[in-house]
Amino acid sequence: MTIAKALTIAGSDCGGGAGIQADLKSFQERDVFGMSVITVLTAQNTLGVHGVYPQTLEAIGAQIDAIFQDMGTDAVKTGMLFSDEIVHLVVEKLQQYKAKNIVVDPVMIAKGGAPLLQKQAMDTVKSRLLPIATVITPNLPEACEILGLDSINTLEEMKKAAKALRELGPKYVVLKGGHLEGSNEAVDILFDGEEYFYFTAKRIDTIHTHGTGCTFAAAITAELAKGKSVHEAVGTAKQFIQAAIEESLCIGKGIGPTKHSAYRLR
Ligand SMILES: Nc1ncnc2c1ncn2[C@@H]1O[C@H](COP(=O)(O)OP(=O)(O)OP(=O)(O)O)[C@@H](O)[C@H]1O
Ligand SMILES: Cc1ncc(COP(=O)(O)O)c(N)n1
Repeated sequence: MTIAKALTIAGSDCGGGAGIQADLKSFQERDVFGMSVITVLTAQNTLGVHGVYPQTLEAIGAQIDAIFQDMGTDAVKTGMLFSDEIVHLVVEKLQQYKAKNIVVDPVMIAKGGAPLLQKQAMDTVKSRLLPIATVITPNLPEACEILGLDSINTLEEMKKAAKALRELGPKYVVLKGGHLEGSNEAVDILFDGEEYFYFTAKRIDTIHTHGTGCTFAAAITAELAKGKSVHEAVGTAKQFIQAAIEESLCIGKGIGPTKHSAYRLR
């Protein structure tokens, strides 16, 4: 029996809504064998990030080696990488093992405002990580940070930003519009260097969106692992995250997680 394999290289969210935990749940939901490399442990719940504990470079490198020297993977997602040294290491290892279908979610700030990427790492993300990506999935604040923009406020500005992001080297850009204000739709734009594709869904009025970015990028990764095209993968991931947010969970006292099983159970 064979199964597609996907690897996530990201931070652990002990609260289960984002990071490694969201990724593995999403891989499982999409019938892909999930594997993980933990870069950082976070002490985190729906109220915020209470502690960040980076793993040693030795531990991170050994986890990546263990996976690539034996099992290999059909697609890989990166999430919270936190420090400059970790970004460097991950890029080197992905190049060494000629990893394919690399989905980079350039995680920078948690919903509650906690920094998940140190300022010094930003240049390395731009110059080393984005160029090796098949797909990048920034949200609007992340796109602004990468491009040095004050804000992105309209679909036209999103298109321009997607084009500028693609010039940094990734094959495909998925610019997520979850943060676009004043719209009753959540519109994500896919740019492949030639055409823009819009993935639109009704904006759901909920605060329980912890881990939406991780879940969406993990669903894209799972579909790429199964051999789907980027367009198909983004389409499925959009439906997956929409269902997960529609049935999002009021667990904890703050910003609750989404329901990863919602799409499958429909
Ligand atoms: N309220 C909402 N209703 C419907 N879709 C949403 C909503 N918020 C976000 N989305 C969708 O969820 C996906 C993730 O987008 P978002 O912009 O929230 O990512 P993010 O900010 O990176 O998430 P995270 O906060 O987990 O890092 C996108 O497809 C986006 O359009
Ligand atoms: C380990 C980890 N990775 C990513 C996120 C971003 O998710 P969110 O912005 O929804 O908190 C997070 N909070 N924690």
